[in-house]
Amino acid sequence: MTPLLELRNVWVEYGEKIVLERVSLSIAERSFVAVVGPSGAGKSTFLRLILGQEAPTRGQLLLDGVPMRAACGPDRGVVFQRYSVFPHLTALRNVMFGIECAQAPFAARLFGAQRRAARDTAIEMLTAVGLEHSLDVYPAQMSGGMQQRLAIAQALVKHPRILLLDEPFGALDPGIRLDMHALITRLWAEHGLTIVMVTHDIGEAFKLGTRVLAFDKRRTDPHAPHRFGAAVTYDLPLDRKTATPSAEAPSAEALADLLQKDLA
Ligand SMILES: Nc1ncnc2c1ncn2[C@@H]1O[C@H](COP(=O)(O)OP(=O)(O)OP(=O)(O)O)[C@@H](O)[C@H]1O
Repeated sequence: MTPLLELRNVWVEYGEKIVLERVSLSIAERSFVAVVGPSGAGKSTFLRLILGQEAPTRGQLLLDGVPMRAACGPDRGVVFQRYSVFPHLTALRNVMFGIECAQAPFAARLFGAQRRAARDTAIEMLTAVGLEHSLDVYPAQMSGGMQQRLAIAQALVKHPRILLLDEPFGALDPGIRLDMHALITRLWAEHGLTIVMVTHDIGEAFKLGTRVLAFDKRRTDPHAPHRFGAAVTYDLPLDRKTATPSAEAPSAEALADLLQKDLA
């Protein structure tokens, strides 16, 4: 079966500086890939490649087996740790704006029946993320958790196949994070999404992911720190929906411990 996304020997270089080298991997539809690694290892660069915001300097990215265009299409949505939403628009207008941009790319505004339909769809999406009582609230009046719910609604309303999450819960309190974990797991299943999520929290990676990728440098040159780029150093499939822990296979907790020690 053709993977949804494939990277073939991908490199990202800025002049002399090599950020990613020899990254080759496939991502299956409906997987939840959690990406971990030390600061500066190229995790966000990896997301930008998938988003089409950045082109590899060498190698190729394929979407459905076809070379990917270097532009973000509606098949990909993204949520960052902060500032994913427009501060001058209410929750409802934030989500409607996404629909208007998709349906009326030049005017970014719909009228009549189309506008009413967009409003209904936006309300449905805001309800799915638990913001049905905050339609007219501006982001500045919302808690961090509410803002991230809004950012997720805004990304999902365009029905992307791939949802990219860059530290989406990093700034949230632990209790709110747990709520967001439940929310994203539900939306992932209900919408048949493929998720690629960067996180600094290894526990979160193992809890949510069906696969954990660790990026790190395999080689370093103390005299030329940018000479070598990061690559995938661990690629751990975690079939958490179906796997039954066996005596031989290490548990997710044991793997997380191992990775934590290795990345520290
Ligand atoms: N436009 C650019 N020009 C030069 N270097 C860049 C550019 N963009 C990113 N980099 C470098 O690429 C490396 C990887 O950055 P990236 O943000 O992908 O890392 P990261 O793993 O996401 O880090 P963090 O965990 O701290 O967010 C860094 O050394 C960064 O300075």
